[in-house]
Amino acid sequence: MKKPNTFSFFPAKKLQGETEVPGDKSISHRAIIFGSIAEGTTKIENFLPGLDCLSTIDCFRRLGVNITAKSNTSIIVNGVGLQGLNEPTDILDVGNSGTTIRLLSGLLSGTNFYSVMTGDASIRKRPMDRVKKPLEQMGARIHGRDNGRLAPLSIIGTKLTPIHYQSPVASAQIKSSILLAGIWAEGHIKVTEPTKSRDHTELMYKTFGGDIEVEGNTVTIAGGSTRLSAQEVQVPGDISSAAFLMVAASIVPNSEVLIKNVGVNPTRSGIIDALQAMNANIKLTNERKYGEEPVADILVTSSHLKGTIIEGNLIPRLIDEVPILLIAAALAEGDTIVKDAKELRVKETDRIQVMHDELLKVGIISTPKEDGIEIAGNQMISGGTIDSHHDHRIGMAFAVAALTAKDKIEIENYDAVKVSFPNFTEVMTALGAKCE
Ligand SMILES: O=C(O)C1=C[C@@H](OP(=O)(O)O)[C@@H](O)[C@H](O)C1
Ligand SMILES: C=C(OP(=O)(O)O)C(=O)O
Repeated sequence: MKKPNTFSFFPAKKLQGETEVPGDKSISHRAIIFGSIAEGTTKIENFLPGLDCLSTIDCFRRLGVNITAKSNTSIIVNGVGLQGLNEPTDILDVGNSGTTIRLLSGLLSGTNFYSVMTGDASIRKRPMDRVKKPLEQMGARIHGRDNGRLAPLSIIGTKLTPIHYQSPVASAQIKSSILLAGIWAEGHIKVTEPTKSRDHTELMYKTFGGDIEVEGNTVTIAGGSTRLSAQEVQVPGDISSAAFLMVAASIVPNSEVLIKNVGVNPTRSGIIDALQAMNANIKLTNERKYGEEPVADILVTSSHLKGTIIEGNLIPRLIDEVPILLIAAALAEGDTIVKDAKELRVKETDRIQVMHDELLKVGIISTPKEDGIEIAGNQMISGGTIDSHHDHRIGMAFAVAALTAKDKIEIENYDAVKVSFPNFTEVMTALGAKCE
């Protein structure tokens, strides 16, 4: 009998066809946030109906914003303006979404009301001091468990002052949290990062009429009297979701897959660079822009992959794609080394340890390091049973691994895929994958 919330993927002969992936998760969150604090009616098309983005919608509804859905991907946000947010009558539940809790921490710090945020078991283990610390330098009043390090977080809104924050990590969540707090503060707010993280907040702030300057790794906004105006946002396909299909089409022989309308913002497209360095056949066509965001169609055909080193500035450009890259690496010729990626330890799971443990269950040997992982190539993936540990990217990585395995791979806690790629099963099946 099939165990509940368990799903199996089988070895595949080829993957073929044209497909699309759901809207970008980072951009969908930001469209709800900026739509809510702008004045007027924002229309969002190709919104990601993943659980994380639905949590962001739920939080803003509780803050008094009227958000309606024409369909699950077409959303109308009736913006209330920055001053129009209301004190929520209950706790805001961010579910599994680190982006929601960290970005909202910044925004809620500058209000004139009290709010409390919490989330699932994974969220309540992830570090929140990385945003609490800079926000407190701006005057924010934030409390949480373990001396403020862990959610639930309670925030007493207050008047904020500008800072120039030198972030110790390249994190778009830290940067965006400070910038969203900065909108309230009178003066210039600056964030400098060691290397540039994804810049969707900066691009969307500009689109909504915000005053922003970017010079190298430093972003400056002028806060205080900012008024943002409603926009029509077309969300590009999520490159982090497309990554599973890119690796799948690369490793399954005789495959040819065209993924249409994918966001290829250079701060996110490290997966393409890494796979190309591994000898993948990837071509970008039909390059254009949705607003400020670059978009392209991505054609992937099977190839003989080789190992590579993934490090330095490349890491923030593909941080969420490391689990799926490890599947490609296990099958490639030669060793692959991932380093400078300590951030992987504080995602939905410790993605270094969990990948190491789960890879072993399907016969793949890897060596976890404090800041990365090493994996020898030319390994055979056996069948087996793995646990996603409720981490969407782990679950999908092993679904792709099964396509070239000796036998089926059973994935426990498969439901996690709904966090970022709710129709993953349907998209894979349409390309020729078999699952049950
Ligand atoms: O800002 C965002 O939308 C995100 C930033 C990244 O996290 P960090 O800021 O913690 O690197 C990424 O891992 C996450 O999936 C989404
Ligand atoms: C790390 C992720 O998201 P978040 O931090 O928003 O939970 C992710 O989607 O891989």
